[in-house]
Amino acid sequence: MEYFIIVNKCAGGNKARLLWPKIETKLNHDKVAFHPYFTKYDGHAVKLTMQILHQLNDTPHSDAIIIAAGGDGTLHETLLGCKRYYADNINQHKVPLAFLPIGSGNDFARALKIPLHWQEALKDILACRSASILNLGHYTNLVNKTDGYFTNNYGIGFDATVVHDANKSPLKNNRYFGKFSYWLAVVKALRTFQGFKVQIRIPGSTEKTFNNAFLVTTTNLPYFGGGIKIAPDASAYENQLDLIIVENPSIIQLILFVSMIFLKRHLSLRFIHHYVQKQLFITTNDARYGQIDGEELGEHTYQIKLETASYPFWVH
Ligand SMILES: Nc1ncnc2c1ncn2[C@@H]1O[C@H](COP(=O)(O)OP(=O)(O)OP(=O)(O)O)[C@@H](O)[C@H]1O
Repeated sequence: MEYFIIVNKCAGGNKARLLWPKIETKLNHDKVAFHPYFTKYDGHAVKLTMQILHQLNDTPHSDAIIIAAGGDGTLHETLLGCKRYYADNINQHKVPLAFLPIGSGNDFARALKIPLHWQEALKDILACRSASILNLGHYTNLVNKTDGYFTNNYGIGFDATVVHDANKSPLKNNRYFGKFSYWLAVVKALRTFQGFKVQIRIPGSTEKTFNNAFLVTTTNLPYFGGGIKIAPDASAYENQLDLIIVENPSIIQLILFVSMIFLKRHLSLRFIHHYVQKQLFITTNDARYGQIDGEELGEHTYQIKLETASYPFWVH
């Protein structure tokens, strides 16, 4: 096999910068054919992936694998590069995508049972012999007609506000205190976040309105927010997406919600709504932050269509 590795050295609060030389040494030691490409800015992995796929088209390699080495954001961008390239090259063989988790949250790795230690994860990639088609999420902005994909989740509300506030924190890229920025953002959002109105439309059923939503997360995986099992039965092997809506909880309900998450019983709570669908539509009237795979989308209203998609992944 020949591995084309997209490396985000900033992932994991710059932890990846220290890990990459070890990964490179191991690959050289094992005489693995590999080509590293380093991301230089936010969004660069999309471009690098498209460049790699163009190169592979000029000189076909039937045994090529693209590895995203970083966090969920790097995987997200690498997938986007693949999807954009194949949108213009529909009939070409799709190069499978592998993930080496060296970021912070690594919800994708957790869900797919990819080891969180790089040595074990690399061993699994090198031992893998066939691709598996995984389910993904596809979103369309119905206002400006732009679209994209998510491997993990698309969240509007509380989770996205936390991502936004944590990203602004000066501690964010600190290897030791990075997690602090996240928890500080959680505390701030708990104190200040205001519920919002959301309409959900599922083909074949009547539209539902929630006047005081707190969290509206559509997920392809059980986990979000770095290991929180929000949708315990969600699976990237099933052609469906889980939508979880949490109505603005009181302090007691919040404590109940958090405790029930640990017991995996939170979906039975009265103020939590759960849908499992192939396609759904979400409209919001109030501007709120959004996040896709942990990357922030800014603060605005939403009119989106979410549906399933797929891509070959180099995983067991
Ligand atoms: N050279 C770079 N300089 C600055 N930012 C970069 C660079 N390369 C990539 N990025 C950005 O780094 C961000 C974080 O990457 P990523 O999500 O992979 O790691 P993480 O946040 O540590 O992990 P996770 O998402 O799993 O918590 C992404 O938004 C990506 O676009």
